[in-house]
Amino acid sequence: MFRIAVPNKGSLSEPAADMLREAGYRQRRDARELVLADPDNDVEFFFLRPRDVAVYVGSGTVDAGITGRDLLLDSGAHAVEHLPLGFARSTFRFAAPSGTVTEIPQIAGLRVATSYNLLVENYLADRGIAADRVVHLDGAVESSVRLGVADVIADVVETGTTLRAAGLEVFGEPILRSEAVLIKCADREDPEGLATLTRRLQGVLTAHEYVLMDYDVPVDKVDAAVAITPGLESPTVSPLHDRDWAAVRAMVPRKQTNRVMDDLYEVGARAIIVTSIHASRL
Ligand SMILES: Nc1ncnc2c1ncn2[C@@H]1O[C@H](COP(=O)(O)OP(=O)(O)OP(=O)(O)O)[C@@H](O)[C@H]1O
Ligand SMILES: O=P(O)(O)OC[C@H]1O[C@H](OP(=O)(O)OP(=O)(O)O)[C@H](O)[C@@H]1O
Ligand SMILES: [Mg+2]
Repeated sequence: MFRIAVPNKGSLSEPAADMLREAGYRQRRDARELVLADPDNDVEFFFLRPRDVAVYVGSGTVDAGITGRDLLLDSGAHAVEHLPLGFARSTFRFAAPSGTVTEIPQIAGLRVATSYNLLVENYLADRGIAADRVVHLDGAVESSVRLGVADVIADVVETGTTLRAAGLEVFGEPILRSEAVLIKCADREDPEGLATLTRRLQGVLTAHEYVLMDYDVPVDKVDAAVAITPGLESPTVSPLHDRDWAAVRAMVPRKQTNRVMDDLYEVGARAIIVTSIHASRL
């Protein structure tokens, strides 16, 4: 059975379970379940602490896992990113009380609090910046400056609400842009079953990212319309009963839906209909 490690709590847990469910896998009903077999798909899920997922995958005891890019890099585990999954997007950034520290080199000699020590230590070492020390905290890192254990912090920032509430301000470029990722062992041949899991997850991503667009267009305008909706490979063009018109079907990036409909209308397309994609396999 193909073994997949899934975060059991935190920001990654629910969206990961939702995505796997949408990809046709069984998911647990009770948040205390640690293991779940899905014999129909020949896979087994292990619900593990988000930080531990990369450790298990790196050791080769499970075949693949879902974790955050930041957690993967901080783990130092022998695991690599296989497929970005598009949820739990965040940046990992330095921050300090407003106006105190404004550039990354100024961290030299200061105390940095973080839950991601390895990530921060590697980043500073790569730039030859010697902090006084990197203080490890498990969470609520934003409070560390006010409470006097650090001068700056390095933490996950999404909306910036938590930072602002603590009177902190980001400085310097982001250390990392993170999102949930599917990971595998670094130096093992791809295990049997990884290709299927990957295709299924890609199918879910595609279903979210694209819509299906159908429209009718005068035959002499087909080329102009198809240039607006080139589809993934090539759009389907079918004849209509009225020989002067054709029907076109193509996949369109969801975010561009309205602009594309405007452009199509402009070249003469009519009866433009958009439908969501329930599932896909490219
Ligand atoms: N507010 C957020 N927005 C987006 N991603 C986040 C957010 N907070 C944490 N993450 C991401 O979630 C992962 C961290 O997992 P973790 O289990 O620590 O989540 P958490 O929400 O911080 O849970 P916990 O309750 O254990 O603190 C990282 O990949 C991180 O980038
Ligand atoms: O920029 P924001 O939208 O405010 O989100 C970022 C915050 O979310 C996470 O905290 P979490 O709630 O997981 O608490 P933690 O510090 O205990 O991990 C993260 O560690 C940041 O503190
Ligand atoms: Mg957290």
